[in-house]
Amino acid sequence: MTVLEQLRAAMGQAGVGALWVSGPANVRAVSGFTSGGDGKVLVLEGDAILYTDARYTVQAREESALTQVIARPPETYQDAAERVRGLRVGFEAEHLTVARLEDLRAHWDAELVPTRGLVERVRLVKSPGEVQAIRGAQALADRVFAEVRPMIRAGVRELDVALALELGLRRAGAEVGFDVIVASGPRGAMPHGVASEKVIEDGDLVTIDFGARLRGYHSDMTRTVAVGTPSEELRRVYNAVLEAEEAAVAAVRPGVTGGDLDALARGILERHGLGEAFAHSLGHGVGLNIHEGPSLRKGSEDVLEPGVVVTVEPGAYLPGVGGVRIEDLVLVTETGYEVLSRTPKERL
Ligand SMILES: CSCC[C@H](N)C(=O)N1CCC[C@H]1C(=O)N[C@@H](C)C(=O)O
Repeated sequence: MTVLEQLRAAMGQAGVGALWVSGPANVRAVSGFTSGGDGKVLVLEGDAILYTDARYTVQAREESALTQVIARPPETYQDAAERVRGLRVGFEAEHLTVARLEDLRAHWDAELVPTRGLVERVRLVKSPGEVQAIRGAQALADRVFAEVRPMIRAGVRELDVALALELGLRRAGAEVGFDVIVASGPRGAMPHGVASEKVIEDGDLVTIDFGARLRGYHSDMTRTVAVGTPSEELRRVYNAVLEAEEAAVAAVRPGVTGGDLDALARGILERHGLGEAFAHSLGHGVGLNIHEGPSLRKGSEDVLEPGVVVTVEPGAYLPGVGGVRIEDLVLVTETGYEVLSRTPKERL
């Protein structure tokens, strides 16, 4: 089934005859139009209309096969008003501001119904082309990491490591997927410790979490590397996180839930006395957004299916001491899993 066919089935289940799609990644998934600048899609039973403004006329024509209306609000809403009169129209509660909802209410003689995750659910399972894009983004990131790895040593600023990674990604034709995390020594206790002016020191563990965006699709990988000889305590933490990560990756297969995988990794860290130190979820889906479904968090009932791409990224964070995170990007296959991130992990 095409994305639109799947979406119309979901709309039927949600009891709406039309859907106003406003989340940029969802607009792209439904229409093919890649600009996050100005794009909305009105999905109806027999048609789907892409609305954008005149800055994007040529781009929209090149990228999207949908019916196109070039307009800016309020003309956009006036055009759509004719099409939605008397219908129950879903809007994306997670992607529409209150102000824009008021605009729709002011222009439309229709019942507006909040929906959640309709397009996101269609996006969970990646097509072969999407998997190819994610695979390509990760392969490129692996190559860039190999180039930059030798400069991760004492005396170098975190910022310079991040800059080298960003430059490598850009030179290779990708975009930087998200702010590069380089967290060394005690800064490693910050799961989202974006690179700072701190100079890497002998004995530091350095957590590097970065990703490429290629043709709109993301990669995501974390490695923690040792500079010099880290303390006995840090090596113990590293090996515990590695054990949890490898066990969780090995358990990936169709039918398992995100909650099962989180519990497996968390249980191992708890046995090492690091349950409290694991301050976030085990992982998340990756695609047009860096964070998307399914969720690999405590209690998640999201079921993994072939074609889903997820991260597995347990961590342990000890304030004042440091931290460790190890993350792989994993494709769920018919029989189990394939690890897309190929950068070797340190053995400490
Ligand atoms: C700002 S993008 C960060 C990418 C990174 N690989 C990542 O997803 N991280 C880093 C540590 C935790 C994890 C995260 O942000 N997880 C989210 C989904 C959570 O709420 O746990």
